[in-house]
Amino acid sequence: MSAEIIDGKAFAAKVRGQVAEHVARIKADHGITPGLAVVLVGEDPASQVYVRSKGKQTVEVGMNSYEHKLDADTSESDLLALIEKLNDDPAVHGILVQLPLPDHIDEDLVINSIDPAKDVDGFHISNVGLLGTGQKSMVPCTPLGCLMMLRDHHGSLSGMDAVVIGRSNIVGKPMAQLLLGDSCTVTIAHSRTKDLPDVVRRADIVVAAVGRAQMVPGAWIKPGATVIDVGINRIDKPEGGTRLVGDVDYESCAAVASAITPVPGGVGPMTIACLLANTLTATCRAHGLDEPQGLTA
Ligand SMILES: NC(=O)C1=CN([C@@H]2O[C@H](COP(=O)(O)OP(=O)(O)OC[C@H]3O[C@@H](n4cnc5c(N)ncnc54)[C@H](OP(=O)(O)O)[C@@H]3O)[C@@H](O)[C@H]2O)C=CC1
Ligand SMILES: Nc1nc(=O)c2c([nH]1)NC[C@@H]1CN(c3ccc(C(=O)N[C@@H](CCC(=O)O)C(=O)O)cc3)C=[N+]21
Repeated sequence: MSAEIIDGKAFAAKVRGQVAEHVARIKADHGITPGLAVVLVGEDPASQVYVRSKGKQTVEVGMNSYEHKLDADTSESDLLALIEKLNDDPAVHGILVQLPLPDHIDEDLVINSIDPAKDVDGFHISNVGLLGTGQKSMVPCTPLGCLMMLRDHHGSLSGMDAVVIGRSNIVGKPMAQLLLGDSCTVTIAHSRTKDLPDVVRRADIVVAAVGRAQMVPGAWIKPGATVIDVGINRIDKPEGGTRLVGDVDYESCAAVASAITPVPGGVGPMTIACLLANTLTATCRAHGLDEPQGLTA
């Protein structure tokens, strides 16, 4: 079998089109322009690329983008003061603080200082709690993008066996919550999991969010399963230079899976599209307007 490739790049373009349409409508009808503030502390090159591409796409869908670049040695209190200012700014509907933060800054403290209504990453404890109890919340962008692709591919996910590899607060845990919400039987695997190959082999849906290049071989995949590869890993090419690969070994997994997301061009573009969708959702909620359909969990 050769797997169908789930085209995250094309799917993301479609989502951005829907967002742009809705943004144009609320601008015309209500004179409201959604605004997204992105805060970057330090000069990590990968983060800079990512923040730049978010800013560009934000403007392309008709929203205002506010970028705040702070020095790596910015104090925690200065960062908290900026967030307070953004919380109070009515032109800002979404706030994203790029992670990871430098070691001298308490990440939890910073995330939990964001107004939960503007927390478009869905990382604030109150959004985490709302998601965990099945209430309306802001849903983390990467897991939301994965869920959209899975729903689009399968229709209903009810009763399917899903394995999420990785238990981070930003990907693994919220991904598991969303799959549970769609009535999958969910297993969360991590670095202490006994016999990972055996656990993965039971899954109809495998979501790999580990951060280890090409860790999951096709031999672990149940024939016909759907593989969602969240990993973004840069590896050296034999001929020199580098390339991006995921957490699964694409060639061997694609040979046994029925569907698979590529890296690049899979989960990554969907993450940014969902960030824009969340910013639109936050704007609509802030102004009591109808929320976009199909762009939330
Ligand atoms: N495409 C996108 O939009 C995004 C991609 N990413 C990418 O996704 C990947 C994961 O990110 P993130 O969740 O932040 O990473 P973290 O490092 O926070 O978490 C990694 C998880 O993988 C688990 N793990 C590590 N080694 C193994 C192993 N050998 N077997 C099983 N589980 C293991 C860890 O287990 P334990 O808890 O026991 O340590 C941990 O739970 C990275 O490649 C990252 O770049 C992240 C965010 C967005
Ligand atoms: N507060 C916060 N929220 C995040 O959502 C967040 C974060 N911090 N820190 C870093 C991770 C990582 N992340 C990615 C998003 C898109 C791509 C993406 O679009 N990737 C392209 C390739 C890009 C390239 O070529 O480098 C692709 O997969 O096709 C990658 C990685 C979001 N993260």
